[in-house]
Amino acid sequence: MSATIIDGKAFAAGLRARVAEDVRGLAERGIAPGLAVVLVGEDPASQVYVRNKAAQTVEAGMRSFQHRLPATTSQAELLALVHTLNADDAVDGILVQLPLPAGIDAQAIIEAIAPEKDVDGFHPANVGRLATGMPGLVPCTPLGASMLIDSVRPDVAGLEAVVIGRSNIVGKPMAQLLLQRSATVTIAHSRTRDLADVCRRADILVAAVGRPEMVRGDWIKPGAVVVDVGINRVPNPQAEDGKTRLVGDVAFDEAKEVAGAITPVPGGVGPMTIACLLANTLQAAKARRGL
Ligand SMILES: Nc1nc2c(c(=O)[nH]1)N[C@@H](CN(C=O)c1ccc(C(=O)N[C@@H](CCC(=O)O)C(=O)O)cc1)CN2
Ligand SMILES: [Mg+2]
Repeated sequence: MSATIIDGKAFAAGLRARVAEDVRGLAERGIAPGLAVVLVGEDPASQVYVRNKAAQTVEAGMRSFQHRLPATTSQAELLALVHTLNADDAVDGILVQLPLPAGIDAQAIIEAIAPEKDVDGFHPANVGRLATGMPGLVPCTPLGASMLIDSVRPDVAGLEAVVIGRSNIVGKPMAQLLLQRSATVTIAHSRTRDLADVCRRADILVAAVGRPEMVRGDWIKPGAVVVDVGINRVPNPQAEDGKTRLVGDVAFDEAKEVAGAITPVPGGVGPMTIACLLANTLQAAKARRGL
């Protein structure tokens, strides 16, 4: 039987609408949440993401502040901008688009962002809050992925969850979110032995490795929920103009024949990232005002 395809695009649209409704309520009280997005350099994918972030921020009724800096920007200049945004009362959320150009220490930049404005949830204070079960700002991609899991499997207590990938942005926070919901969590990575066997145990399988279609159909337990966080551009032999196509970390056509539910790429977890960014900005705006 073919899996339920989890429509992240539709779920994200619903979440953005709920955020916009809440923002309208704040507007009646004279409050306009503001999100500052900083892009350093000209990475083409990052340019698209930043443009979409700004457009969706405005659509949700919030203020958008964009800062585009040349690739030659020094770490000191970027830190100075972050400090200015930390002190700016109109700014509730600060996001520095990753990856940053070589020569800038991303961790130093993340640590400079005021934790209460860290809508990416990457600051060690927010990482610690998540790890200890305290309220805080949660990284957008795993937060969105967990909402999609909730939509098809609301109770994961006692289930086996395998997260492939141990990045600070996705893998580790994803594992924390699943653990918070009492799943039995394994974090697998490039050094994991017998990865396919480990994956076959998973009732919930999250792939966040950045390797096109690495997870095959026969790695999946029948009926499992499969969440594909990968966004890989690969050559498209069908296109004559040399255009690429987008694939995930999961071989979708094989996996959908085995899984119970699966997120597609595109249109799965990806759209949830920006929707959750808006939700985090709203949360930060309310928290800063004690609401
Ligand atoms: N500071 C941050 N940098 C980066 C993050 C992040 O959360 N914070 N995540 C990614 C990029 N990203 C947002 O920044 C992002 C990735 C993908 C999507 C998305 O909507 N994907 C679509 C396909 C888009 C396409 O065609 O390329 C989908 O999967 O359907 C949105 C945001 C790295 N950097
Ligand atoms: Mg997707």
